[in-house]
Amino acid sequence: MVTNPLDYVEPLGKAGASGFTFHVEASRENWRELIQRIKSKGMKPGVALKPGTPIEEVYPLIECENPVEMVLVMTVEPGFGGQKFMLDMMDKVKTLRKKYPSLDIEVDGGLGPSTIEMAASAGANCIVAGSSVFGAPEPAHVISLFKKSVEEAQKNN
Ligand SMILES: O=C(CO)[C@@H](O)[C@H](O)COP(=O)(O)O
Repeated sequence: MVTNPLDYVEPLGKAGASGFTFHVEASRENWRELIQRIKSKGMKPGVALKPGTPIEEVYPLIECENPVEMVLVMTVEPGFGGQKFMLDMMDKVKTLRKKYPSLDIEVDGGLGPSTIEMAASAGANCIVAGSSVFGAPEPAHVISLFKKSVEEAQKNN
């Protein structure tokens, strides 16, 4: 998380990033400008929210004329890897999936073989994972499991 995301749009665009996700907590005053700038640099805009931030805060960014294309529900406090998955964040994911059936919904923090089903069945379709992949004897196996869980959950919804 950065406190001044606008400062990073230009350099990340130049570096070739395909997406740019900013925290709603850091952009309450300027999210419209941020989305517009991110898109103007050819990147996909996303908004992230911390565990303590109510989901309603991101609705205006999804329902405006020039909306974000992805919402990242943090399932740990931002800061570092290896934290415990916060199951109670799945209510946010379920609420978003019900309200926006085709929205990309990402989860980040504590995702691994023992938590992926909970996230996928709640409606998450983009998975960020650190320790469970990089600490696995076969990282590709864990990534395949994530993909399979998301695909299965999508079939059942
Ligand atoms: O950057 C963050 C948290 O700030 C996350 O991306 C975590 O780093 C994910 O790591 P794991 O929980 O998967 O280890």
